Amino acid sequence: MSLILAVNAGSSSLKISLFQRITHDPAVPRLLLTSSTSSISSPPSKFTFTIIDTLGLDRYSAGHKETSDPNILDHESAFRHFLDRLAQLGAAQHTEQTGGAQNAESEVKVNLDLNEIRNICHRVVHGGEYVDPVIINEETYNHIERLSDLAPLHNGASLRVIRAAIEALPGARSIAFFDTAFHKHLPAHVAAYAIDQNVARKRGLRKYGFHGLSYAFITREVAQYLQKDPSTLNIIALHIGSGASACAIRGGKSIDTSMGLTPLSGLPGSTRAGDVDPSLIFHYMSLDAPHQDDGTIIMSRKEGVAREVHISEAEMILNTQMGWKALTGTTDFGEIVRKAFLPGTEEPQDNQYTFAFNLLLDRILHFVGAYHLVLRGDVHALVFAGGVGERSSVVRRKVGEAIECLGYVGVDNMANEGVDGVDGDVLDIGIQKRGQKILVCRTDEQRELARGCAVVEDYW
Ligand SMILES: Nc1ncnc2c1ncn2[C@@H]1O[C@H](COP(=O)(O)OP(=O)(O)O)[C@@H](O)[C@H]1O
Ligand SMILES: CC(=O)OP(=O)(O)O
Ligand SMILES: [Mg+2]
Repeated sequence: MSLILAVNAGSSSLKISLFQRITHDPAVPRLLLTSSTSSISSPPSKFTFTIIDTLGLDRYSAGHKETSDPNILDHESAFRHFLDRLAQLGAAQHTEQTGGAQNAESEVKVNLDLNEIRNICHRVVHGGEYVDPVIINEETYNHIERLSDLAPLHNGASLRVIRAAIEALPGARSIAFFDTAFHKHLPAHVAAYAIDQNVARKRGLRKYGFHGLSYAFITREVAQYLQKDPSTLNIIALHIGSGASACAIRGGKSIDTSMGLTPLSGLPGSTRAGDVDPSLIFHYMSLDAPHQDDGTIIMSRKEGVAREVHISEAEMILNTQMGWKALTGTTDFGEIVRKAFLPGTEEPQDNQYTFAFNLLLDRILHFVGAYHLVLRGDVHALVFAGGVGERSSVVRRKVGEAIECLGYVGVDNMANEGVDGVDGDVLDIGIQKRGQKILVCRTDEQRELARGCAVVEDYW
């Protein structure tokens, strides 16, 4: 059956997975291979290409993994690089099969021809008023483009990848799935800012929320893990990656989340400030007002503000020059954790890495605390996800220690340290296996896209 390409343009990465729909389980597409280009925004980027399922090839067994650093510069070049690798693999398969070398173990035949890709599903971060997936055409493309200013690190990059996909695979249908869709049930007073609501309505100025494909995946997987119907699941989910957010989920629906009109607010990210006093940016930028030789600012602060601040420049600075990068010089939170503590201990150092770590921890705890109240204490699990949430045992342990005052019994050190070595979509790292749980979910937005694609393919 047909192939589905699922494409996730994150702020620092491009993650792509290839799936096949199979006759006996069409609702759950089968993962064939996956690829990730990380650190796109802070080169050199790292490209990986991993074959998950047996593809009928002698030369490439399941699990075959490649890494290279081909000097990928942006999401579009990362996408083209992926397609080149896929085409090479298809060519190798063609040669081997015509040579009679087809792998007998392959239980479902896969024809890795790029022309077999019928649907290309793109994660698009900001959908505005769009809540259902849409096929890309001139109208929907323009709609997404108009929203680019509201997701400056994302929508533009997604559109460039979408264009490249249409060019390279003209026979495939491009479909956009929106991060914002999961938050469509936010109560009106939660989604509103305390501003004139006539202006708010006219200009669409409200909280939209993001990481929705991830939260949809987490909700389904955690519900299954806890043997609950998703419509009865109450969790607090933390998606902490280059962009970081928190979400209060009641009855399987988002009832509050930390990102807002844009993916800038809430938790700090690798290059994003997160919540700041909205006035801060004017004062931050007025430092750039002209100076005399002795350092005194020529203009008064007010004049400096009037002259210096442009929306696009302010947004660019808040989105690309703040966060961990501004605090430590690196966007790699793994490095921050390594340098924040004495090696092999939990002894904090007295440096900018410890400072950045403590700052993020503080902001996470603010949302975790608040969302317990939002859910009136009825929380089945606190769930860690995203690049940092899934990989940093120290972040999880520190949060785990802090929330003992809320009735959690803490993080099990063995389970927490052992996460990387254990398979599974959801892992329990709490000491107590009953009551409120502390979980890690290996979120997979591409799988969510593929699942969504199967649904719309049958519906449309
Ligand atoms: N071992 C680790 N410990 C802490 N953070 C990590 C580790 N490995 C990767 N990260 C962080 O995960 C982030 C990437 O997360 P991810 O969710 O993949 O990002 P994206 O927002 O691009 O989707 C990077 O900023 C990186 O610093
Ligand atoms: C919404 C968002 O910030 O996404 P990501 O973390 O993938 O950049
Ligand atoms: Mg991401």
